[in-house]
Amino acid sequence: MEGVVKKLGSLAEKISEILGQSLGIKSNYFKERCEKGKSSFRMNRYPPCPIASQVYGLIPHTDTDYLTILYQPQISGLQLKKSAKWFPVKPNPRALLLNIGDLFQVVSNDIFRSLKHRVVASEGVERYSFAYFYCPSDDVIIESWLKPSIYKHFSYKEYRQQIEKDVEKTGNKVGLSRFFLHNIALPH
Ligand SMILES: O=C(O)CCC(=O)C(=O)O
Ligand SMILES: [Fe+2]
Repeated sequence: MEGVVKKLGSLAEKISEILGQSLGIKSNYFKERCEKGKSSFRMNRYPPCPIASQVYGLIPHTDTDYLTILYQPQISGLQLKKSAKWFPVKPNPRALLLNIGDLFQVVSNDIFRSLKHRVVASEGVERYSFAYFYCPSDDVIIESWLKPSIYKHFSYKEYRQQIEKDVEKTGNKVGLSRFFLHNIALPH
């Protein structure tokens, strides 16, 4: 397992570097920020649910990282939101899915977007998925590489603390719109 996690870390670093190159970001940008960072690997288990039509397996959210590598080999359930519609993402045992996270959205000044996604529950079958979240250290400043930036800068720790506060108060993550410089919320 340790080997797999290490490989996923290298893959996330490489992919970030390639995506970053397309924006003119220097090659070790992500490595410098994430090498001692808070990246994590999670196995998600969704047991069969008797009231599946009334609940989510996982509520709609964007990921709080640079990017996520997801493996969902067998059972459907994952959906992503595009132009206000939800689309199912077919499971595939031979594919890894790449999901842009909030932090990459800021670094790219919204060129790359963190899409909302969710998991619908199922009455009949158990579902597993595996996710690697590529994250910086707490004190890393998240800011746009491109200028003029549409976001204020903030540390990774600050961002997570704000999310925690918002979830506690409103039940909602709120997320990046908290950090818009001119309060212009772009459509997602
Ligand atoms: O189970 C899935 O397919 C998605 C999991 C996910 O979005 C997450 O863990 O953040
Ligand atoms: Fe997610």
